[in-house]
Amino acid sequence: MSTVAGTTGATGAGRGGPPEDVEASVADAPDTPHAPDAPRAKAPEKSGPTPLRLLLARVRPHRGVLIRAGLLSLAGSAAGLAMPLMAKYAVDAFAADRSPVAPLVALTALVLAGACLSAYGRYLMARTGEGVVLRARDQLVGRIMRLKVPAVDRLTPGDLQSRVTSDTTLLRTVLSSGLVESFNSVLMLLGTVAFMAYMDLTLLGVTLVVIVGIGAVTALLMPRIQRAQLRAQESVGAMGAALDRVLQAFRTVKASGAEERETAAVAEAARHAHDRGVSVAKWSSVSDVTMMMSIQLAFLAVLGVGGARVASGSLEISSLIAFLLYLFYLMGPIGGLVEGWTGLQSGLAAVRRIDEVESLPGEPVGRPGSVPGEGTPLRVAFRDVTFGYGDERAPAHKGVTFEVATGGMVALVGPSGAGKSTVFSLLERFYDHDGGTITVGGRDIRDWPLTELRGSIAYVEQDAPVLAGTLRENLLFAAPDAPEERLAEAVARTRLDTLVARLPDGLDTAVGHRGVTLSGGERQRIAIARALLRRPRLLLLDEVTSQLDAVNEQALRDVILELAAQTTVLVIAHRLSTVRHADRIVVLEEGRVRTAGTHEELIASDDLYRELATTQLAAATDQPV
Ligand SMILES: Nc1ncnc2c1ncn2[C@@H]1O[C@H](COP(=O)(O)OP(=O)(O)OP(=O)(O)O)[C@@H](O)[C@H]1O
Repeated sequence: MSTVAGTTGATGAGRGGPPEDVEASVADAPDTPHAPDAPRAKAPEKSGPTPLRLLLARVRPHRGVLIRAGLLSLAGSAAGLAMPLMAKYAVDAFAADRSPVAPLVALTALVLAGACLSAYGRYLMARTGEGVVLRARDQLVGRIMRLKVPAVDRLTPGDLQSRVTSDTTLLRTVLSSGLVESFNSVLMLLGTVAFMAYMDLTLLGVTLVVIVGIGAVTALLMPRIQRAQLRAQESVGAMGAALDRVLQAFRTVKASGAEERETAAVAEAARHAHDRGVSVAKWSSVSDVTMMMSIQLAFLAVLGVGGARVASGSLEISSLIAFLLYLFYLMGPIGGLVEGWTGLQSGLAAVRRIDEVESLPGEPVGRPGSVPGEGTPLRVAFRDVTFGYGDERAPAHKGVTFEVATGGMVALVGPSGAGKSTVFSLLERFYDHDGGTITVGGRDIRDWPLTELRGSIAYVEQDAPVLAGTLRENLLFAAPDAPEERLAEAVARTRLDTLVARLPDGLDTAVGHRGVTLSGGERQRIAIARALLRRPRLLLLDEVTSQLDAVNEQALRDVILELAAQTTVLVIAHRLSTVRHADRIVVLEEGRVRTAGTHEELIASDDLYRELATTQLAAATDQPV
């Protein structure tokens, strides 16, 4: 039987110290997938590695294949590098009345070989890029699943989605057009300059003066492009968040006639994304065109100086032609460098946004060790527990003390905002209490391995969500290995068999999003069946107020009473029938336990309880007190 000792803001041996168990974090290891329960170091304070180091850490595991891909496309480009030289030989052959066939055949062979090598190199690079994206997504999703609840409370789902989808895609761009392209471009640039030097040093000097001068101007634009890129990615995230807000409350938006306002809000976010995208385009176009212009100016300068040198006989015409061809060839590596640089900026912005999520605090994994009393019902004790969701002026728990012995049913009641649901959130360790002690099964909650703790508890939320999938998947969600007989038994006990019979594919019918829509009562019964299949040692039940009809309510009450004979049930009661059947009732008020006792005792002794019983609880069931 259950006993509850409630005191008003009681004292007790509190343990207000900081949590001592280990937290999961990946900020320090961007290329290491998370072992679900491996203890990890705390996330560093904000002086972590730079985005470039983070990016290189992601690329490092692929460096072998990237070097191969880079060398192949470099070989392809280098084949092209020999073409102006071949052209010179062809012109010389014409001038000397020799046959130009040999240089022309060599030229064609070079073009073909270069194209094949480049194509294979590009394919390798693109494939590696996809690998990096996949790895980043795996890590990020794994990380999100293990984030602390308060960290997720502060994030917007749409923005989070854009980090997983579009920001990770940008990593691929940075790999191919950023790192490899830049590296190849530098080598090609050096190669071209070497050939140009071989042709004529004076013309090379003229070319470099023009290009380096204009290049310096372009370099000044780079920080602007970097900032614009980051803002553009942030605004895409904000647009996702705005759209997500509508989709999360789609019916409410329609019922409130707020379609136009919400459309305008999403459109405003889209406009922002557009404006910032245009800003990136503006600065990128300026830098691209400036660099291209430098080639054209260099061409004119070389034509002028080179023409004069040909006229004076100090330069062969074929050398001038070859030099001009190299000059245009220079466009490739210079364009590659500019593109590589802008690609790198978007990649760095993406890495920064991905890292922001990865360095959020991970859930505590708890201490490894044995679990108290395998399989038996768990007792629970709160001693002087204090907890706030962040606002220090209004803590949700101001010193909550109560005990629940093993087995039986204990009801939590109290006015709205008294802190009832917070009791459940602390027991599930969605949040860590600030002070006092919570023990489950006689063991400090912080000393439980988190997986074992949650594995021992079943939590039925008041507005239990149905996940998109089949009814069977939903029922087996918390106990995927439960055998078919137990599934059938849980379905029958929660009176879901009539629903199953009605559905076109029975248990295998799709429910939730893009499937059959279920009523609130059906969702609640699915949640209870899910809890039954989990065979919990502690059942946390946030009772619904009006979702169940009288027949189902009676049936479910019987199921819960049967369960209470085998396990510990802690219920946030909204119905008079529930508190009547509870072994003890704990009355919470403004973050403290006001009193505790049986229904009859509390009716006789406590004004607040009497008022709750006659108003809130009776209203939910229409029962006389
Ligand atoms: N995730 C949260 N972030 C910030 N504050 C919260 C959060 N959840 C609850 N609170 C606040 O904590 C206090 C206690 O909330 P709690 O949900 O525990 O009350 P409750 O007794 O279950 O109320 P109700 O019966 O209305 O569900 C309230 O002031 C509430 O606004």
